[in-house]
Amino acid sequence: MTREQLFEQILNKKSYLCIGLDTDPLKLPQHLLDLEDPVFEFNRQIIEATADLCVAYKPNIAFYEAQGPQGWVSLQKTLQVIPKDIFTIADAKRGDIGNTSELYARAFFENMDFDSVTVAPYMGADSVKPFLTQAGKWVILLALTSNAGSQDFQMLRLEDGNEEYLFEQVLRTSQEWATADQLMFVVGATQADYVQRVRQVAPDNFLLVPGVGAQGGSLEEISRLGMNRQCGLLVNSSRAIIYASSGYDFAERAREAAFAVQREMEKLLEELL
Ligand SMILES: O=c1ccn([C@@H]2O[C@H](COP(=O)(O)O)[C@@H](O)[C@H]2O)c(=O)[nH]1
Repeated sequence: MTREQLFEQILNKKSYLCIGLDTDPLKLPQHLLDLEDPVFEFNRQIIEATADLCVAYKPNIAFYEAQGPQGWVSLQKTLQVIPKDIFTIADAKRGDIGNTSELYARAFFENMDFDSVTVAPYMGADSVKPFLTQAGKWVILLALTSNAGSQDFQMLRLEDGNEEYLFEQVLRTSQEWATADQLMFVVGATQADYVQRVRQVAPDNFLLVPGVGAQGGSLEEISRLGMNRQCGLLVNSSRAIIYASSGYDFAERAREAAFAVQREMEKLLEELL
């Protein structure tokens, strides 16, 4: 999917919501547990109930890997029921020496046909570039993550004369590897204080923003500080949407939770674009 197509989706749906499919078998509604593939059935109903309200789905791969071979089957089946015009993100946080990264890229882009994969920048250029070889496929590089541990490395000051944070160096250097047509960055909603700094270095790139909902980040704040001319934001919410109810009405309640976010996004788009 191109940047223009993504922006078109955002305008059509008046939404920049990404729904995280962090589907934990231990949290599934009781009535699904006797089915052949409860994880898939849960995802299928969530997708059916929310597809008109979001522009992206982000399965976090850990939740599927943890289930062994059946988890990969559930993931593959889930991908098949996501409408083709919706952007898909494999939240896998991969990155390794070049030939290994090549195989990760094949797994997520060719085998599973995801539109994008999250990649850790720590191993540098040769670990990221193998994910950038296919047109229409995206790298979403971890820049400033939503968790407390982001302080440990990402917020270190570099002694380079500019006193930049390490995350700013990640944003700057990685833009030598790919344009904003193929490269997004993860920036946590809990990092609103630094979003203006992110936008100074990366004005055009889309940002994948986890951390609203369960982690307490503010959609309004991150949108005011981070939106660019093409919106430039995919704001993710996982638990607050998919686990809005654990009963028979789980899909209906997930839709209500997604609708509330979409309505807020619609207002913000009207005001800020
Ligand atoms: O900095 C990051 C990077 C990734 N995540 C992932 O996003 C979702 C957030 O889930 P919520 O339930 O909405 O909190 C989850 O898959 C994380 O692994 C992140 O939170 N922060």
